Amino acid sequence: MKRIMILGSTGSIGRQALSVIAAHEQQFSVCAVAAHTHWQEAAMQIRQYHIRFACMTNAAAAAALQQEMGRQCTVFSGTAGMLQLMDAVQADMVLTSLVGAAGIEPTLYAIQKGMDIALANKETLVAAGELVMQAAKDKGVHIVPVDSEHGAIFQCLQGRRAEEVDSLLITASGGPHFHRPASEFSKITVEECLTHPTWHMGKKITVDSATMFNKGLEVIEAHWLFHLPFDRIEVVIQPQSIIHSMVQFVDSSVLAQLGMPDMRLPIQYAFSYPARFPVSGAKKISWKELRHLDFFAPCPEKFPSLPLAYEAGKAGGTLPAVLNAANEEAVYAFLRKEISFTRIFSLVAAAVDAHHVQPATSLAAVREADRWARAYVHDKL
Ligand SMILES: NC(=O)C1=CN([C@@H]2O[C@H](COP(=O)(O)OP(=O)(O)OC[C@H]3O[C@@H](n4cnc5c(N)ncnc54)[C@H](OP(=O)(O)O)[C@@H]3O)[C@@H](O)[C@H]2O)C=CC1
Ligand SMILES: CC(=O)[C@@H](O)[C@H](O)COP(=O)(O)O
Ligand SMILES: [Mn+2]
Repeated sequence: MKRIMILGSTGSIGRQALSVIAAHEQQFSVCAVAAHTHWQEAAMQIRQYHIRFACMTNAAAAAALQQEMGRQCTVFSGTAGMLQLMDAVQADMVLTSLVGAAGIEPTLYAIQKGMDIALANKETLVAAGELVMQAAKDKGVHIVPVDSEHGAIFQCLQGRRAEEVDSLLITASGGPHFHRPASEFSKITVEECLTHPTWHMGKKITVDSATMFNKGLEVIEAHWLFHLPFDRIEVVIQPQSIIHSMVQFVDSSVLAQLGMPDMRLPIQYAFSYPARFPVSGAKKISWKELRHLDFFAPCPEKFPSLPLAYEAGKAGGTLPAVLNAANEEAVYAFLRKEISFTRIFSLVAAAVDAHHVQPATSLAAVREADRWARAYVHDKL
């Protein structure tokens, strides 16, 4: 029985993870949950899964949840509460499915505690990749990717040696605006961004897909997870989201992982690896209906997010943390309808240009870069 702690249990990934656990109760159990504000949903999860420890990072939500649960469940509060949760409960694996750089400290703490990580929270690896990978190495902790592209690459690499790998081909849907002319980009609305062509996800990542910053973040995530330089990581548009990513080997052959877009597959594989179990109700690819798969090259003029992410990734140090934090702030300003779609690109580019890069070898340096970038973007709003 693998005991799993879920950070971000009330979100898109967190809820799907709970459904995976419920479908395989002989193999998996949930030992603790953490969320931010949605305490009523957390209360339902606690009752359904008989959970005895939880955390709400919003203090009012934590107080409300504790009041609701009484002695049935101990509820920790605040960002520090997530660390207290990990002092109280030793899980076999922690699913990091909270959104944003708020994931950095709990991920590092889980690693310090020797708990394996199922990593959905890509922002943590973008901002603090060097720290996280070094800590995991020092502690002998496994980081198993949940992000669909990285889960695909992880599967393609099974049994292969590093020297056999030529490059990684990360697929992208292209998002909802892939076919739209650049001249219309400044008019793109929030509502038009929140309808993703192939996936149902939380709001922040859905906007990231629309700007293609998601793919930029994923390139940096892949660099850290698979130890490859940026000139050996390529992005390929695959609009059907059937090919989840590919690996090209030194003999020029390519392995790909395919499946219908359903996040329960990579979530479950991260839990069950190296075993595979059925995913209940998962749709198989219908080859008769599918008939063809399309591929396109990304357009850096329309989506400057990609060259910006490569620039930040190659420069390294604190620049990826700045790219990530500036993007988070710009996305939430766009969602509040305070800025236009194209301002997301220009705000992130300005922050990346203005930042004086420092080594990202301490948590304090990463947090300072994150703080600086958020303040920089706020000043420009
Ligand atoms: N959704 C998807 O299919 C995919 C998501 N990912 C990545 O997984 C992560 C989660 O995405 P997704 O599930 O879509 O996001 P959601 O917005 O659906 O869920 C976010 C979760 O994080 C919690 N949360 C929000 N802010 C904080 C905070 N400051 N501290 C602690 N917890 C917080 C939320 O709590 P509450 O709701 O209670 O406020 C919620 O449980 C992201 O990093 C995303 O990039 C990667 C691949 C695919
Ligand atoms: C499901 C998943 O892993 C997302 O990161 C997805 O890839 C987003 O779609 P885009 O390819 O449009 O960014
Ligand atoms: Mn992805």
